[in-house]
Amino acid sequence: CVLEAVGSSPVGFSQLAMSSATGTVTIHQPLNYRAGARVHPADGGPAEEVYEPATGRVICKVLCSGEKEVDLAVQSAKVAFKIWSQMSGMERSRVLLEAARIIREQKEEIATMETINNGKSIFEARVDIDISWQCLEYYAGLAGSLAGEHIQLPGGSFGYTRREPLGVCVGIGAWNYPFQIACWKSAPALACGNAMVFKPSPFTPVSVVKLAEIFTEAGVPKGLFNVVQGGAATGQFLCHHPDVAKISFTGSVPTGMKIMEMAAKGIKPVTLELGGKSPLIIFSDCALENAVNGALMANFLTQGEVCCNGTRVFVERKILDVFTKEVVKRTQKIKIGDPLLEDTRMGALINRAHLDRVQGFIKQAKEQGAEVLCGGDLYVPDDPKLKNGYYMRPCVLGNCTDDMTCVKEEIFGPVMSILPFDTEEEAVERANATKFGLAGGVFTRDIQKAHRVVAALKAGMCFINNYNLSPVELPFGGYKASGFGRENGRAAIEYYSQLKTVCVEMGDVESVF
Ligand SMILES: NC(=O)C1=CN([C@@H]2O[C@H](COP(=O)(O)OP(=O)(O)OC[C@H]3O[C@@H](n4cnc5c(N)ncnc54)[C@H](O)[C@@H]3O)[C@@H](O)[C@H]2O)C=CC1
Ligand SMILES: C[N+](C)(C)CCCC(=O)O
Repeated sequence: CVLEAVGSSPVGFSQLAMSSATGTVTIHQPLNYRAGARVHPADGGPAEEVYEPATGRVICKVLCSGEKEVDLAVQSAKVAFKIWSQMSGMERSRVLLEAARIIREQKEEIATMETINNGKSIFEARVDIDISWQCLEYYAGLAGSLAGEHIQLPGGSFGYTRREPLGVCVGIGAWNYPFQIACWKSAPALACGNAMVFKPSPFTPVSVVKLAEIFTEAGVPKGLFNVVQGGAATGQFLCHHPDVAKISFTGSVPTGMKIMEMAAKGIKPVTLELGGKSPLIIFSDCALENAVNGALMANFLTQGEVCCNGTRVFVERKILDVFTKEVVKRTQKIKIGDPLLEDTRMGALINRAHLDRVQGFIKQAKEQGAEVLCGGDLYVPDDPKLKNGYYMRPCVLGNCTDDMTCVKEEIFGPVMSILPFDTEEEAVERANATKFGLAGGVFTRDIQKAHRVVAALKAGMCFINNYNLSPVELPFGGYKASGFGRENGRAAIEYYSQLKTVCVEMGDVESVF
């Protein structure tokens, strides 16, 4: 059995949604996945405890993969790559569509597992799983039409280009969207004909193994998608492996730098999806209710643990008071608590250390002169089983200035900073005064101003009159220290394939010698 509900009879993954409640699930099956099966790693370091953020309980121990297990996973991917890369795009498309169908069918179980391991509300986890199968569907649709060009040359000669896969790609993920990140990387990779070895964050090792099982069930060759578990050491073995052709990374800026250094040694292409401190600019001519909703969407999804969050909310001074009052009122109404309950909208942060870190930012903000307009304190639910969970009340900070740490650094928690501005020019300049460049947003009814402002924002993902939507058809990725390369949309194909040019002579060779 995959999972065992403590105190009742063992249940399989597919029964999870029906039988599980917060505080009941323990996982016993191996979490490494190689050559089409769950395996215990061939070698490895110590077992790491994995928590349920809602309760602080240990749900399982994950065995970290060592160098040997990483190598076995890469070798297994190489074998599968030989088969998969020879299949036509349409054949690959059918398998990916089947995987998307299975995810849709098992949505409730996967979302439940994601909630238990990550702490986000079940309401949001369901949306994540929807975006995940949509991503597979989207790239299944593209797989059949991946093609090169035919170019005429003098004398009937010609050239053509072939879009070829790279080989074994590595995906390394963060803990905030475990299943979705794995889909955003594997869907374009597999559509292009690559194989993948994926390493999730050691905090959220569980759901991605389910994705591996689904790919196998859908009919990918055994070994096409493997999972290795562990932290930095396992990640390094992957990045240094000579048979790895590409690394796609989602995580923090400091780790992103290390990934790039390691990739440089092997001349491996990288995609880096890193952190952010994105601006959201609210003009006085906006539709106020939409702007308030947008600011909440920009800050409080997944307990604020979202890389593209618009955490610097610039508000035109004329509407500062009315906007702030409304945002605070709405923030105070957010239902915090057991993430598996239907009406919960904010669950628990990922772990104790991260909760402490977010609390530290709020303390420092107060010391630097910011005013806590609401929240920011720990939240202790009434339900006794949740007492050791990692909850806090979402926080709105007023009286902020651009030089404060809470305005400059990525907090990765439910903390919104409100900053007044007077002119468009000033707002754009201050919005861009950051090392990051992942996302940005603007709320206004003036369409020329909206397009002018987003054109001036130095950020890869911009929103007009909404925030934090993620249609898989749209490319996503950063400028500046937020990384490079793109996930989603047609653009991602560029990052998982390479172009071969073939020059064909139809006449005789005229030698110059
Ligand atoms: N731009 C984006 O799409 C996203 C960015 N992030 C960023 O990620 C951060 C939070 O995620 P964390 O998991 O704490 O980031 P992290 O950088 O600590 O870890 C990310 C992943 O890298 C692995 N890793 C750590 N050190 C490594 C090394 N030396 N070599 C290879 N792999 C290594 C980790 O085990 C994990 O799987 C935030 O800063 C956030 O902004 C998070 C989600 C999305
Ligand atoms: C899904 N969305 C847009 C809320 C966040 C995606 C980026 C991330 O992984 O943090």
